[in-house]
Amino acid sequence: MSETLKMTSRNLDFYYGDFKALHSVNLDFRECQVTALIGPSGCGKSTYLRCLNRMNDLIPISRVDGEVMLDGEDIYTPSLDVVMLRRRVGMVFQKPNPFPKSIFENVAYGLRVNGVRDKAFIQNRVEESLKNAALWEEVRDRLDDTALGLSGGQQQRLCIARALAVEPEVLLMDEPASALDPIATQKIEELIHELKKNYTIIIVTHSMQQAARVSDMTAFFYMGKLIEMDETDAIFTRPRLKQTEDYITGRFG
Ligand SMILES: Nc1ncnc2c1ncn2[C@@H]1O[C@H](COP(=O)(O)OP(=O)(O)OP(=O)(O)O)[C@@H](O)[C@H]1O
Repeated sequence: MSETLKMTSRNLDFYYGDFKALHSVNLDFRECQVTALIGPSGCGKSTYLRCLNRMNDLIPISRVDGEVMLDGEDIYTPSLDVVMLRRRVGMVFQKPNPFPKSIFENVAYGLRVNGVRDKAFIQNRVEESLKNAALWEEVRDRLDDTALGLSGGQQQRLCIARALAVEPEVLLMDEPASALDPIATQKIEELIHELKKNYTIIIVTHSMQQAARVSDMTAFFYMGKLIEMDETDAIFTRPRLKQTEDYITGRFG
């Protein structure tokens, strides 16, 4: 297992106007590991995740303090190219959100936005991304059909393929299976298992079973604070803190 730190946050505070949603969060994410962020609703998991590729920049009243490092470089440095950052740190959302375009164009989208024109290159990358997202066999004969005709689970794998097409290094997933049935959920979980060979994955999940199944490390958040982070097995079998134990045993949240 890699020991290289891919991302870290140091003393990360986050505010929505006067409301402090994150309190001095320190976390390390190792390369090619899956880290699950768990905790009760409203504890700041999604806010934290969105700090990792500056998605919160889009919220006008928000403010961030502290550092987030990607390969040792602070992503909040004013001179940083945010488009490039989001290429390196891709994101998959809770609800599948394909564009009203063909399956092919959905996956090709990021390449086109990034100015790629070479047709053969785009063709290859689309195929490869769909294969990596375990969707190729299901769609290879209908790449020109609208993506909106796919099932929810297929749409989510398409969104993963779309994220993979620009070759990110880190993949942020915000409850990627919460809108899916158990079979589609299982496919996404198997996919995460495959993807971690090449990507650093950080996933927000409400399902503790899911966290236990897919992640190497688990971070427990409560009221905007990181309470405990450890190997997933340790968090679920011998948490150090009572708050963590109470949450994972269903006593609150
Ligand atoms: N755009 C926003 N403007 C103001 N407050 C917000 C905004 N988004 C989130 N919050 C607040 O920040 C806190 C953390 O929310 P966040 O969505 O990060 O929590 P979460 O743990 O991901 O919750 P859930 O599991 O329900 O998605 C909550 O109190 C929430 O109400």
